[in-house]
Amino acid sequence: MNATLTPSTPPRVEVAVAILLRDDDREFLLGSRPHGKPYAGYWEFPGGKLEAGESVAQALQREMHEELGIQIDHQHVEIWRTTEHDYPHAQVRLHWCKVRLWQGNPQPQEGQQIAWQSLPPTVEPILPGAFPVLDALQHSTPQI
Ligand SMILES: Nc1nc2c([nH]c(=O)n2[C@H]2C[C@H](O)[C@@H](COP(=O)(O)OP(=O)(O)OP(=O)(O)O)O2)c(=O)[nH]1
Repeated sequence: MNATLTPSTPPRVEVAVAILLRDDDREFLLGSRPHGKPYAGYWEFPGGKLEAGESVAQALQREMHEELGIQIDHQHVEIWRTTEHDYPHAQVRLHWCKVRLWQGNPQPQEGQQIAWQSLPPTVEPILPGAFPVLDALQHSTPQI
């Protein structure tokens, strides 16, 4: 078979994503995607791909330490919902986790920008895979 004529299916990836909440859930943290990644410069919730053998909570704890330098206790990871989004580079399944308590002050560890946001977010552009959860947050937090 000629590989150049065969449409390739993008890989499916599992992603752990953190909705870090403060100020009675009125604010959440977004970060910009570092250079060199697909959609570099787009804003997203912090997180990343699960590594082999990792649970969602374990991946989240590792990513938060790598990206933001914070520590999260397992018991403070609230697995909230799962969404899917198909990009040209990957079919992603996003495992969204709410986190309200952590140790340390989030600081960019990978040259990214970070911003505490409320609804509607003012940073742009935002990664399309995050839109459904921004909508859901809008509807689940009447105080905003
Ligand atoms: N972190 C995060 N990823 C998101 C969001 N929305 C969304 O569609 N994604 C997608 C983009 C990517 O395809 C995937 C995350 O993978 P990634 O490449 O950023 O993960 P990673 O940090 O483990 O990257 P690497 O090890 O390959 O450098 O999930 C979001 O709000 N936050």
